[in-house]
Amino acid sequence: MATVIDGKLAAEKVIATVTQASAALESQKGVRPGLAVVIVGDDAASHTYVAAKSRMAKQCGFNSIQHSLPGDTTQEALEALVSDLNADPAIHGILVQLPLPKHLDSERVTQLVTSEKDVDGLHVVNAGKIATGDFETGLVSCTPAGSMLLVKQALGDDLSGLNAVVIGRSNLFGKPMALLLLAANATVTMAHSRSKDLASICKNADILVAAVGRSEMVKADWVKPGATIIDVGINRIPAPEKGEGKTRLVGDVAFAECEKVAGSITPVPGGVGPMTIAMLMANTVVAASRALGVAVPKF
Ligand SMILES: NC(=O)C1=CN([C@@H]2O[C@H](COP(=O)(O)OP(=O)(O)OC[C@H]3O[C@@H](n4cnc5c(N)ncnc54)[C@H](OP(=O)(O)O)[C@@H]3O)[C@@H](O)[C@H]2O)C=CC1
Ligand SMILES: Nc1nc(=O)c2c([nH]1)NC[C@@H]1CN(c3ccc(C(=O)N[C@@H](CCC(=O)O)C(=O)O)cc3)C=[N+]21
Repeated sequence: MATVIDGKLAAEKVIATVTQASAALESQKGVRPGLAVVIVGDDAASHTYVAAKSRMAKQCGFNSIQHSLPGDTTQEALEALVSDLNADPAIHGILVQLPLPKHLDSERVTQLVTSEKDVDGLHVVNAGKIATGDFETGLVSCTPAGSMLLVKQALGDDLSGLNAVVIGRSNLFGKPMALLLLAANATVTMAHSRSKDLASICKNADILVAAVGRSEMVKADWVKPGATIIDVGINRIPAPEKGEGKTRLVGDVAFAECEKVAGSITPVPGGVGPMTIAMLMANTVVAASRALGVAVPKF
């Protein structure tokens, strides 16, 4: 039976460091880290995540500001808000919740966020820094950064000799995750919707990371015995057993069967999700520390 990796506990440790660093900033500089979260439209799941982020930011002692814009917001209005936040010295981190409504150009908005405040790590400058091996001066996308902490907790800092497979190649997760694994000396394969025979690609993985968005796609017979599995997927599916119209969260990995084969595995919920929020706080306190010229905490 696999060890279940406790993402909530790992996230609490990150949050403890963030809270300390935030308090130190306030006592040394009289400034609280400022995080602005922008959400457009009324997608229920997005509002749940954003509320959780704002709650955690307050718990860390941040100045937490949420901008909720209506679903028919124009590109110009959204860009004007981001430009204001870029220029606001009280704001150290800006996150524009994705996906945006279809009529908006999310790439333009993402690239408008100044790279120093890009706590999502999506600006080309930050994406380029991790691609070229600079892990010191930029900001790393929260979910890969958090997933990497969980991998290192299970396997140590050096992944030499280990095969890693990442399913999914998004800019938000798959690509940066593959680069972080590569930097830790793993031999990395990136799989995606055009990959052939995913099962046999995965069977070779000492570290298997799934970020697809398909409920319980990874089956036990895809898993190498003893592998470390990181399940990034967040899928809400009907749960009639909980009552009419109820839902539950599942990952991209069939947990119950894979748990019997893997060496360690993250659950959903309680795995990568809490780490994402914790690393958003970490990135914000890092950005604030840089902006104010104080020592930057390590995570
Ligand atoms: N826990 C957390 O904190 C977070 C969770 N997530 C979750 O992770 C999942 C992925 O998110 P994200 O990366 O943003 O999603 P995207 O939709 O941007 O990317 C999905 C990736 O999966 C690939 N894919 C789709 N279908 C298949 C298939 N049948 N076989 C193999 N690969 C496939 C796609 O391939 P192709 O490129 O060829 O289309 C694509 O690269 C979602 O469930 C999301 O909710 C995301 C961010 C944070
Ligand atoms: N610009 C941007 N950055 C993101 O990082 C981003 C985004 N947009 N859009 C959506 C995805 C998804 N995401 C999650 C964050 C936390 C949980 C999380 O805390 N999950 C809990 C459960 C939450 C619940 O019960 O619904 C858990 O897994 O334990 C999940 C998913 C961030 N994303």
